Amino acid sequence: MTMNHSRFSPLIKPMRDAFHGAKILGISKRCYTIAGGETQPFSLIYPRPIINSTSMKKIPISYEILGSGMILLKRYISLRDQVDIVNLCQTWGVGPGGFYQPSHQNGAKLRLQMMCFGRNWDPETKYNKRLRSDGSEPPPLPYELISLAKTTIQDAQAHMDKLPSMHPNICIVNFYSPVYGRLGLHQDRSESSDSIQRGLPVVSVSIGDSAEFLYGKSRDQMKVDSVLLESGDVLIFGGKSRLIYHGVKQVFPDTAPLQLLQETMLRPGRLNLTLRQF
Ligand SMILES: O=C(O)CCC(=O)C(=O)O
Ligand SMILES: [Fe+2]
Repeated sequence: MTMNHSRFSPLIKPMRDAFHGAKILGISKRCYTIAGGETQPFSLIYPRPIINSTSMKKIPISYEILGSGMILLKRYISLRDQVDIVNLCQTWGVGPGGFYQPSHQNGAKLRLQMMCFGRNWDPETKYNKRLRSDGSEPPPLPYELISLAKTTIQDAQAHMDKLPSMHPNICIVNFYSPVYGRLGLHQDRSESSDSIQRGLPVVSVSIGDSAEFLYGKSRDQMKVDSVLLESGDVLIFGGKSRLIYHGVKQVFPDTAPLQLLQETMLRPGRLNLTLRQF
């Protein structure tokens, strides 16, 4: 198999590239890059950070507490920020270290496309291999996403106790096609034992088509709860819920906001980013 076969075709339809001069010149990646921390590279223009405009305007956040340390912030990410996040993932996702379809240890393919920021994770080697099997390295975690996760946690902490703060340094990005895409029940437990023991939250951002998300204290399908995750929603699970079993049962076609599709040319499906502290 050549590398082209395993490469994810762009999230955004190719004709959009005609309008992305910076990307074609190969400079847009440098504008987004942060080297291992929070120092930004020199830029002639001020980068517009991804910050949640809802919280800036102090419009009350609509939220649902799903358990101890588990909260769903509804429609939290503005459409403009959703567009920026899609473009960010598109920029990095089509290059080396970008989207691919990983396999389980038994060879079965996961029903999603994945890429990682900050540190490589795959179902076989977890976080243990610096390079992917195709030799690529994960791109650095963009500072816009670090800042987004931190602001989100602060907003969530205003509504619930027992949610620790965290400094994200890794992110797994999944893309699910409608109908076919799914993710079986699992725990996110490959991060460092320190991160897990302290219950440092996972911040999960959903963009595009809506999904039925399952969560529960055991892997038993009969005992899990279900919640709808829509475009712009942020789900946080930390504290006592850090090791909750969770998965994506189904992605509903044609449920993404029309304006998001018009502004990004996002292909049908659902983009999910889970920010974590290793
Ligand atoms: O897509 C989602 O909502 C969940 C993703 C997830 O659980 C993971 O990447 O570990
Ligand atoms: Fe997960």
